Amino acid sequence: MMQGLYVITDGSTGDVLLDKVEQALRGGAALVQYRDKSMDATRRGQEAAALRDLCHHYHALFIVNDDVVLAKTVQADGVHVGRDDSALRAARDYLGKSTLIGVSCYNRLALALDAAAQGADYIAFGSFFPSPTKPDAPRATLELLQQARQQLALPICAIGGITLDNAPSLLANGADMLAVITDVFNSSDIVQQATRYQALAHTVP
Ligand SMILES: Cc1ncc(COP(=O)(O)OP(=O)(O)O)c(N)n1
Ligand SMILES: Cc1ncsc1CCOP(=O)(O)O
Ligand SMILES: [Mg+2]
Repeated sequence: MMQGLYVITDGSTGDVLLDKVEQALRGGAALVQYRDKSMDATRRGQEAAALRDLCHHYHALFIVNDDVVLAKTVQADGVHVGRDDSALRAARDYLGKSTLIGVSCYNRLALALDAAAQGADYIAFGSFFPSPTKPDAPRATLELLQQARQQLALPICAIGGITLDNAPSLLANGADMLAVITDVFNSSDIVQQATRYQALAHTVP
């Protein structure tokens, strides 16, 4: 379901990666994105297949970042693409209609309207706050989120420097999903941190 906590892997590998993700899933993460920028295709393939199985055990959606070939190979539930990745139309042609495609739209509503018209399944905006992972990301505003909510029928994902303190402002302004790396995976208790995010996401009126 495209609602609630959407964790994105933090570059951890092997058993550490799987253990961290399982903790987030035990805490109720609704979506997991495998985001690994290395060139190690063998390891990435093994990890993606293992994460897919783990997500499905916890009834969560498994999304692959950037790589449409890997997404198709491991039969991921979806792929997430940005401006440096496969274009939405090419990804749809390659993956078909049954695979979810999320599109980064940064701080640009026009990009989102175009992606929606081209058949995206969800839209992501951000960074909303300074991101430890991507400090140079363009900055999106809550006003943009409000406008997007009014003009888009698709699920909207917020990303960038999200914490438990600022997450309510995103939910109150229309975010359906909260995409988080650092504030979940750097936590000393990932299960508890994920649980807190899920509780937040299910309390906003
Ligand atoms: C849910 C979500 N939103 C945005 C991004 C960023 O995608 P992109 O701009 O392609 O940058 P990279 O993450 O690929 O470095 C994302 N991955 N997930
Ligand atoms: C991939 C990406 N795109 C915009 S911000 C971001 C990273 C989000 O990570 P964090 O939750 O650590 O700020
Ligand atoms: Mg990308």
